[in-house]
Amino acid sequence: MADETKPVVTFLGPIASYTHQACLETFAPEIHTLTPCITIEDVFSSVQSSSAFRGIVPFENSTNGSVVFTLDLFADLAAKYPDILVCGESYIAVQHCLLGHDPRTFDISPNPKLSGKIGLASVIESPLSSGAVTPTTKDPAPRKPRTAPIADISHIWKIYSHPQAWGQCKTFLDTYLKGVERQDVSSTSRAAQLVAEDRADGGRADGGRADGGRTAAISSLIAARMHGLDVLAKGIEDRSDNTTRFFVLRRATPSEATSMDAPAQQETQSTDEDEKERKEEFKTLVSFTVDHANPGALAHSLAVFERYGLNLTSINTRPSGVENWNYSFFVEIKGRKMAGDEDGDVNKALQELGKVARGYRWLGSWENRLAS
Ligand SMILES: O=C(O)C(=O)C[C@]1(C(=O)O)C=C[C@@H](O)C=C1
Repeated sequence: MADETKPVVTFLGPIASYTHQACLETFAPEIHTLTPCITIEDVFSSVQSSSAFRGIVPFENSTNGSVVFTLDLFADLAAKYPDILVCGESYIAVQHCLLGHDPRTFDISPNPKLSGKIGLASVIESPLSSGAVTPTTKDPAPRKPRTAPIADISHIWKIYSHPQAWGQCKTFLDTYLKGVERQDVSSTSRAAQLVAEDRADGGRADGGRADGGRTAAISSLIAARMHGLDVLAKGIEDRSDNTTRFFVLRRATPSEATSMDAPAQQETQSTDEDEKERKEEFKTLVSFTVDHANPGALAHSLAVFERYGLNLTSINTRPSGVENWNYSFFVEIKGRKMAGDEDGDVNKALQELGKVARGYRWLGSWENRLAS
């Protein structure tokens, strides 16, 4: 039973997802009720409805870029999440594994697409000697995977994972599992859960069903332990520094919801020196749209941030949803929005942005976890 006295924090689950790890890094489980959600949208919805005090969602990965589902929820075309603000961030080093059933433990027949090409003997060899990364005219300098499978994977017919993971493990997948069907699921831990349900022995005492045990998941080591899965390969991401950034969401206070100029955190008047320091220590997310018929509209909007010495740390675009080939822009800057209409460079820049952009929305200010 959940302890109703503890604030609820929702995250993209099921448990053992990377988002769960980010949640544990940020919120002590002793004093919070950590609640898994099935989708990123469920996390937004729980914070918007105040059924959760905070929510955690993935925002971007260092190898594969933005999590478009999250950006689209911030773009909020259906006006379902008008009060969602970012109030924190968390960085998690992501080491992906290929999880499944080791065919030595169950007798699983090979996938004809893979068998003969990469049975146990050859997978443990260098991919160079197996011909998997042989240069061709089309690809004269193919990338080598950072790791090789540690078990036979030739019985795999289908791989489950979150769409973000495919792009993070491209070289391994292209080398060892080319042509194997991939199925997107809501998170990496959901992928592990599905593979755990696909028992090679089908749960039967007589040896099981013919097609069981042929699926695999790209997921974490923690998920392997939780679901009793075999680790068929470890560290399959393309880059050793693979990192995902997560956002902590909160609901705007009533005054913030009615006024674009309300504070992210209470602040008093400050000196120029204080302001500079805050710029390094905080970040702010803003979305805006521009008049696409107006040449230089985007340049004019971005120039506002330059005028106030606000360094851009990321920029993203998504379709505006209003008209084809029109975009919403998401800009992250160093600095924070402060109390009062006039106070601080972020406030001033936002007021000017309001004059040059077609529309804008402040999406929160939070502590920069990369500040030294
Ligand atoms: O949290 C998880 O396990 C997820 O599946 C989400 C997610 C993401 O969307 O970026 C999180 C971390 C990894 O980058 C891959 C997937």
